[in-house]
Amino acid sequence: MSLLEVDKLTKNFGGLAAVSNVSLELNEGELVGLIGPNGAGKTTFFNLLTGVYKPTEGTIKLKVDDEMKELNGKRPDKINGMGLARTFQNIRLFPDMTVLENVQVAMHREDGNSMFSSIFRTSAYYETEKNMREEAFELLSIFDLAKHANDKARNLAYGQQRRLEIVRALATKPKILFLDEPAAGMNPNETADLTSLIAQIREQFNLTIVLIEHDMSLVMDICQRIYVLEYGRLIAEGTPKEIQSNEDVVRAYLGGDS
Ligand SMILES: Nc1ncnc2c1ncn2[C@@H]1O[C@H](COP(=O)(O)OP(=O)(O)OP(=O)(O)O)[C@@H](O)[C@H]1O
Repeated sequence: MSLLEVDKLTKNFGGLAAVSNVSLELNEGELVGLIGPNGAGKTTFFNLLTGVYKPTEGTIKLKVDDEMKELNGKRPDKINGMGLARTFQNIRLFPDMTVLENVQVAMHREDGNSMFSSIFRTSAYYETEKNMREEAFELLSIFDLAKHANDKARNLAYGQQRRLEIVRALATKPKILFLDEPAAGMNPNETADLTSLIAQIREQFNLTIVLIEHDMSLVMDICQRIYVLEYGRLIAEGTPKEIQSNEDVVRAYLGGDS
């Protein structure tokens, strides 16, 4: 049984089919690349999976307790609670909160405390708060951000802000992490560091990761499988080696504007 099954997914914006009849599967623990020229439908595909957009047609199913549950029509926060987390192409942090607070806000979505224990600050409340703080620091350390825990997010360097976005997504304890161009705007050193971090967190947290990325060396280096979109359609699927020599993919890239 796959972890996620997408069947004939379509999203139309007026007359434009941004995603058209796309079917694919994700298996547990995989690191999968999603590539394609500008405007191919990659971000729209992420938006469909994470509940930002409702599909025009098709189904999305996630394995929950050995059953495939449909995600269509569920709200983004519900989908997040079921185990799908994402980052965005444009950084979306709370700039005036500290780095630690940014992570804690993401965790609070699922802290499990009742309203009673939150209002009356019971010992259970303090225990949960303490555990969350420790977990937040653990995650920040992995991404070399613990020393900035009390800095305002807006004062972090660009590459650090991008890493903090990934920490925030991880703080929701996902099964599947969708990363939308995590290396965009990074220099080659930052990109290389990020590449090894992505591979590391996949192993450490037993995650399935889907990566949209224009940096081909990053995608080819770490992805086990790659899906290729062009004009909303899936035109190829395979290992990095297969994709590099796929005629349709070469044509899409040479003929496209990417
Ligand atoms: N909300 C929207 N309303 C109308 N059209 C949209 C909307 N979102 C995306 N599109 C269109 O859908 C198509 C796919 O866009 P999308 O952003 O998903 O592509 P992409 O592959 O992520 O591109 P890029 O690599 O440039 O980020 C584009 O033609 C885009 O203009």
